[in-house]
Amino acid sequence: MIELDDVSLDRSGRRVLTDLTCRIEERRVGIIGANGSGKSSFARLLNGLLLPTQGAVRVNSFDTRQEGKTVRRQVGFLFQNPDNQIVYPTVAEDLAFGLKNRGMSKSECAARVTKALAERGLAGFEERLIHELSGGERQLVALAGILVLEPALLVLDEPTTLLDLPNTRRLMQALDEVSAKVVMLTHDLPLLDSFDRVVCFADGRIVADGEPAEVVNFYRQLSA
Ligand SMILES: Nc1ncnc2c1ncn2[C@@H]1O[C@H](COP(=O)(O)OP(=O)(O)OP(=O)(O)O)[C@@H](O)[C@H]1O
Repeated sequence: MIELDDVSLDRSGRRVLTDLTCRIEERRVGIIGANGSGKSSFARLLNGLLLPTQGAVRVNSFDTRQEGKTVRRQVGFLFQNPDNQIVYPTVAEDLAFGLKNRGMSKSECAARVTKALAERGLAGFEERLIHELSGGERQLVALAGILVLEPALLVLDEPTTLLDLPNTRRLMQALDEVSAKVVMLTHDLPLLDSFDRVVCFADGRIVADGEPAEVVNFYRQLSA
């Protein structure tokens, strides 16, 4: 469960989020809003990448300010640009990195990596060089690298921007299958049709929150 209590956030001295109070318990939650409305800032509060200027953010009861390390282990964060999170030259090395950090044996790491890649339609990609992959393939590798760590919460910042239609479908199917709760930021509104809840931001505030169809409709009117 995600809890925000009276949260405001300043970045470089500018208020970018104002008085956010909400509880999120649903399995699949979409975050929408115009450019600059505060979606990414909100997402970065959820894994402690940004800390609130005022108020508190808790994930599964862990305060991001007091227990940042625990929160980061629970929250997998997929950036819009996979190059922001891929560190190692080969796919297998990159996926194994987080597992090794958790003290897993070499053979178990290898087995988990192979399984995680196969689940994302990337079977046989282990020894591929990341810089030689397409943007969409890199995005799927980045997603596999997060899911292999089995996070309780998955936060995705516009994850489909680099993906073609089949890979977008694959990603959405993955979100359906994973046990992690999902918070996804997107401008691709139809992707949220089957979500449980959608939250709309405008000027750093939550301006609509509820059923996807209603909130998307509200946002379309707001942007008309
Ligand atoms: N490091 C920063 N310093 C100052 N202002 C920032 C910083 N990062 C973001 N902002 C501002 O905060 C506001 C919210 O930005 P944010 O990236 O959260 O919006 P967004 O809804 O994710 O936008 P987009 O849809 O374009 O990705 C914007 O006005 C932006 O210019």
